[in-house]
Amino acid sequence: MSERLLVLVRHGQSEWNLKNLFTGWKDPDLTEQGVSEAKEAGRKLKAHGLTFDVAFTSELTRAQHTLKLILDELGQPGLPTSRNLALNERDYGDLSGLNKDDARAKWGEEQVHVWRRSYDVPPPGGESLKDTLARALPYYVQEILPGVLRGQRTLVAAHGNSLRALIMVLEKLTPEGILKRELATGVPIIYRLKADSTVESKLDLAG
Ligand SMILES: O=C(O)[C@@H](CO)OP(=O)(O)O
Repeated sequence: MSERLLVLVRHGQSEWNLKNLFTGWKDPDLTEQGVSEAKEAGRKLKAHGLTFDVAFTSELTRAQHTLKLILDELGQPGLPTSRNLALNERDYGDLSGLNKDDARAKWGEEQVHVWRRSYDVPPPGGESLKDTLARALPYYVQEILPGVLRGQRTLVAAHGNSLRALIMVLEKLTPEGILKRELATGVPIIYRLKADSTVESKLDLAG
């Protein structure tokens, strides 16, 4: 029986994560720490005996770089990989490039938290998590999931909010449930799915 393996990993720390800037569709690369986190993610996957048949990532450098470093650690540098903007970070609109603390000072802690973590409140000119889900989910259902269900061991390297959108579906979280869900940089989450595409088991490789 095939194992229906799906691993999700948020990219390692980016230059703009370090500077505390809203990033969205802007395209900074990883910091040195981010490079280390990505390599460590690869080592952890290797230590769990995992290799992959296929990988997916976004159109953004930080996710692609993370994937490359993981695949190098796994000894799978040539793995077939699809890149698609459906997996890009949520578009932060007018907040992109702003400092998160400056934004809190200007609009208040609560409003900024709502923009960052709520399900359906978009930041000015940007995408809500619901909007992000509306483009990430069809891609997952049409391009990623069928392979997983056929037994293709699948690695997805993407972003905090595009992955939160997929996790909301996988883990059947409510809009209240997703509000509290944070994703650490460079920490793989290993899902094994049932034949009906629901989650059989989940293992978070934190620590
Ligand atoms: O700035 C961003 O694009 C994201 C991820 O780094 O930030 P947040 O955690 O605030 O959604």
